[in-house]
Order: sequence, then structure tokens, then C-alpha cells
Amino acid sequence: MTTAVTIPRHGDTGGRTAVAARARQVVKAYGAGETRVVALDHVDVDIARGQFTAIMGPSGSGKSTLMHCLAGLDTVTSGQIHLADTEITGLKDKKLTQLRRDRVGFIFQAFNLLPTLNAIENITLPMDIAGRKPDADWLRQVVETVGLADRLGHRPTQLSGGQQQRVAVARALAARPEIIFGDEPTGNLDSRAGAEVLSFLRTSVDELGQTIVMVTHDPVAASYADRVIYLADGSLVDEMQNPTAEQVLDRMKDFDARGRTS
Ligand SMILES: Nc1ncnc2c1ncn2[C@@H]1O[C@H](COP(=O)(O)OP(=O)(O)OP(=O)(O)O)[C@@H](O)[C@H]1O
Repeated sequence: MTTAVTIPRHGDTGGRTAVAARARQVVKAYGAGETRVVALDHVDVDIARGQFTAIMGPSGSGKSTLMHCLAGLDTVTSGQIHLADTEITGLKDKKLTQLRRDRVGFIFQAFNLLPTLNAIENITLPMDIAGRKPDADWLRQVVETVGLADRLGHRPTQLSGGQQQRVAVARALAARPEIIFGDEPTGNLDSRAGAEVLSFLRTSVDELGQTIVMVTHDPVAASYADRVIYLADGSLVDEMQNPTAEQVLDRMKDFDARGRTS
């Protein structure tokens, strides 16, 4: 087992590898015969621990499928997915559910908050369900990081869209998951609220050592990431480190131009 942890992060991570998630030769096909669609075509990717990674690519390129397979929300047709040192491909449903609950956090485009619960109750709900007691110091740090300290008693309807998504971010962070997956987490927000949420995600990587993987179509959102990986037709075709929004936009134009000429 590799014990190198190159990126400092919170909590008891001693002994974990520097790769938070790994895909090897992952194929995901839907349907059969003439209707068979290959959504992922032998994808190899390593997601570094303590980094913010964005997945981009044209519509239908396989972004959500890759995220769902990495997160154990969907099965693969062939290949292997590891979460740290655990191979999740091949795990039985019950083990997979347990792993998702204990080790993975999710942020979706729809905030998925319970309307009858206030902010802090929503934040701690997954832990309450799992019968785990939140670490009070950690919870305070998370709530402060996402700027919700004075909103904890508010119900979702008393919060703006941006604030609701911050509650969802805090909910994902509260259980100290090894990795958080976001499927267009700012897709439903205006640009100002989106920027707020993205800077909280960035802060949670920088200050709390969180690992985040986010699917997005938005070059500005991708510019908050440390690394952008690009999918096209189910294959990983490119990547960029420390991208600016302009660089991401240029790369996307490149895809479009090639799409039109091919
Ligand atoms: N449940 C499914 N059944 C059949 N085909 C599917 C299913 N889910 C995805 N696909 C197909 O797999 C391919 C990849 O889909 P996926 O949703 O991963 O792409 P995407 O890059 O996330 O697209 P978008 O940006 O539009 O959300 C597409 O051709 C899609 O039609």
C-alpha cells in the first residue's frame, strides 16, 4: 500500500493514498444491440486527494456517467473503480450503500433540502440517519466556512437559492467524507450566488483539505478547480491545470469547431 500523502488534509487520513478515486479501463454501455450506447470508452483517470477537479465536455460526452461510476451511484460494464484503496466495482449493493453513506458526499443541482427542517437540521440529517454524532468543532468550522452561522435556524424557504446550496455544501462537508461529488452544483444559481458557492467549495479544498469532483458546463465554474479534465465521446481527451475561464472557454470552442468539421 502506498502511504504517501502529499497534500495535507483534515482528520485521520494517515495511511491513505494521495489518490482519492481511480478509474481504470472503465467502460459503461447502456442498452444492447442496435440501441447500445457506449457512454464511457476505456477511461483511465486518477483524482488527486485534496484537489478540486472539474469534469467538462460536450453534452452526451459521458460526464455524469463518469461521476456516477466514480461515486458508486452506477455500475460499470467493465473496468475498475477504486475509492482510495477500496475497489468499489464488484461491491454488493449493501456494502456500496454503506460506503457511499460513510465515505462520499454529494451536491446536486437541485438543493434537495427538506422543507420542514431548518438549516442546521438539514446539515446534520444524513449523520442523524446514519446514527453518527457530528463532531461539534468540525461542524462549527464547516458552518463558518460556508458563511451560515447566522442562518442556522432558517428553513429553506427563508433562504435564497445561494444560501440553500450553501446548506447543501455544508451537509456534504459535515460528515467529513473522503470525497465530494457535485453534479452542476451551481447550475440552478445566478452568477453571483454561483460564485459564492464556488468560492466556498474552493475554501473547503484550501482550508479543510476536502477533495471535490464537479461536473460543469460553465467555464467560470471550472476556473475555480485545480484541474479540468475533458471528455469527448466517452473518452478522456485532455486536461488542464490551474485553468482560467478564458483558457477553458478557448478549449471548448476548439471542441465545437472540431465537432462541426468532423
Ligand atoms: N440511463 C441511460 N440509458 C441509456 N443511455 C444513457 C443513459 N444515461 C446516459 N446515456 C447516454 O450515455 C451518453 C453519456 O451521457 P451522460 O449523461 O453521461 O453525458 P453528459 O456529458 O453528462 O451530458 P450532459 O452534459 O448533456 O448532461 C449519452 O449518449 C447518453 O444519451
